[in-house]
Amino acid sequence: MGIAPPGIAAPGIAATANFARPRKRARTTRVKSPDSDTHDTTPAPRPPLRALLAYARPHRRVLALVLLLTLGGSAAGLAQPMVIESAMTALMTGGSLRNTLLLLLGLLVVSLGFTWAQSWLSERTAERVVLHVRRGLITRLIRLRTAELDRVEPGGLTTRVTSDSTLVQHAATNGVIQLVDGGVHLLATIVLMGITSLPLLGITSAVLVLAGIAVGVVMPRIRRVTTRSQESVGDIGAALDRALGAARTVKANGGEATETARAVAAAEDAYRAGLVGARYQAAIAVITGMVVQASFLAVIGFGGALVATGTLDLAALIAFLLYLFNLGGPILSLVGGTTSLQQGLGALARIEEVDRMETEDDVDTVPPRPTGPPPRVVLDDVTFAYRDRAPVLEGASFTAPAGKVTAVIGPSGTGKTTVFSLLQRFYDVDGGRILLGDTDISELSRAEVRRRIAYVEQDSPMLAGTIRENLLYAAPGATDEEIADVLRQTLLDTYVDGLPDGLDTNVGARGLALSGGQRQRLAIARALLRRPQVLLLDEVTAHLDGLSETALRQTVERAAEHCTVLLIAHRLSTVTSADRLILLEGGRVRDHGKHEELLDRDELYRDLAATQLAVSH
Ligand SMILES: Nc1ncnc2c1ncn2[C@@H]1O[C@H](COP(=O)(O)OP(=O)(O)OP(=O)(O)O)[C@@H](O)[C@H]1O
Repeated sequence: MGIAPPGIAAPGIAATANFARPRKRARTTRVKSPDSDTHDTTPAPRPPLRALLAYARPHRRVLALVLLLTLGGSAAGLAQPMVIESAMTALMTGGSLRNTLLLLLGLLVVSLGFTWAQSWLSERTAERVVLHVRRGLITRLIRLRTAELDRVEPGGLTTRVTSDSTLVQHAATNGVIQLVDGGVHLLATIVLMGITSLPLLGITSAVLVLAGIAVGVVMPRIRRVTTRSQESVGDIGAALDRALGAARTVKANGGEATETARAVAAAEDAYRAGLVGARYQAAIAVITGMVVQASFLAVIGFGGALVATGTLDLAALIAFLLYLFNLGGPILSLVGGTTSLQQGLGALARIEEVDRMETEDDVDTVPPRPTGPPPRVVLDDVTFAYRDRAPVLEGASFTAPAGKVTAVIGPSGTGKTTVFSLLQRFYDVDGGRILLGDTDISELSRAEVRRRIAYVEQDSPMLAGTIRENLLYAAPGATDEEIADVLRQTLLDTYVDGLPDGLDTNVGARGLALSGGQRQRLAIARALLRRPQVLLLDEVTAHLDGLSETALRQTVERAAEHCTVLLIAHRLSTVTSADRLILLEGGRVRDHGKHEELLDRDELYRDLAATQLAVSH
């Protein structure tokens, strides 16, 4: 989907985002999905200028009006030397100046009125364009596939929404208008100069052509520098995101200097790119200034000689000089427009990168609450590798029986969390299949899969808002009784009742800080409130004390009456009571059975039980 331009909407996103309703079919290309064996439809890269103009296209009527107003303002400005020429002639021949002065005043008022209207309209359109771009980017970024998120820094993505979109905004509106206005104004001025005196125009044109060549050489460099600068700004964001996100670890490890150096290095890179850009801008300013000055001197010298020989009258020379001074405006417009266009194209290339990233386009439906008995979960000969990595799973097969508790265990790094990620369809399997009951989950939309299978990750972050909002996040229709029930199940009821604001206590960024165990239990309560058919618990007992763990085990056992539970645990106490243990090793299922059976027959399990699993036994 194109972020802003119409017609490039990915299915599923445009429907919810309420923007970029496709008018035309986008050019698309079939791209191999990096994390699946399916194919996705993503937009083919477009020529940059066309892509940029696509952002302006929905506003073409207003932009056309802005252009007319700009040209009107320019025409009023252009008429002034002519009026002054006739005033000079009138003065020299003893005529009245009254009408001429009134005309000049009228032209001034018209020109100011046009300037106001075009400025307001173009700024308003620019704001609309940037909102459009940002809305599209946000919609897309939040739906990026996990595999895409794995390979990019979040900071680099956010600058696309913040600063890159602003550059595109300027380029697509003001930049385009400045260019057209500058071009037309320049042409009109040249024509009028030609009418006033062809020989003087000849001299001026030579200087103009030289300046044009110089500017043409500098412009593409500005674009490259802008791209580099924006990338560095993205790196600053990424470095800060990482440092602030792991602030405690940074502080505890005395990492302030390292993190500062990293972010400052990116800031310095942006500075260096900015300096190069400033040098180019200064060069352009000098070239522009030189054009006017050099032409002025040439015209004064040559024009003076023509007046002296009587070939040109003085009023025409003065009018020509006024045109010459007027030339600065359109040249600056052209230069400003081109600079803005080059910067916009640089930023656009970064925005379009997001366009080419794959999104999950099947998450915007709200599937009904699953009904029926809990299903079994089957991994059938599953193979999976992360992008550019060796396979993590190679022919893994197991069955988690319906309505039972199954623990997935194995040495660190064997792919336990990966199995859960595949069950959530964060990634799709490369080979084999995963069944929910008898249904292959690749046949279900991701929304449906995630509706049926709830997932509590290792370190569940609290989302912004109150305890109630956190609980209702995925089950907005749940009743107060249902909330009270899940709080009881997760042993949070007494704690929440004891808070002055109870369920309405803020636990977001500036709210009450919950302990790791409380966060974990709240996350489980949130998952249970959805009444899922399958519950995935990844190391949820890691933060719990013995007492809470025992109670949570009961919670899990009770949950298993309504759903199939799969858990990853490093504590023996958590896994011994599981109905089935799946022992992963080397990308395959090495063994499965009950705790006693595995203890009896499997050496690796005995080792694990004696070392890793026994830690808290
Ligand atoms: N997003 C990712 N991109 C690339 N490689 C990954 C990614 N996530 C995990 N891996 C790699 O896949 C392998 C399995 O990781 P996984 O987290 O599934 O193991 P695990 O058994 O859950 O480990 P642990 O018990 O330590 O939590 C590891 O080698 C890990 O480095």
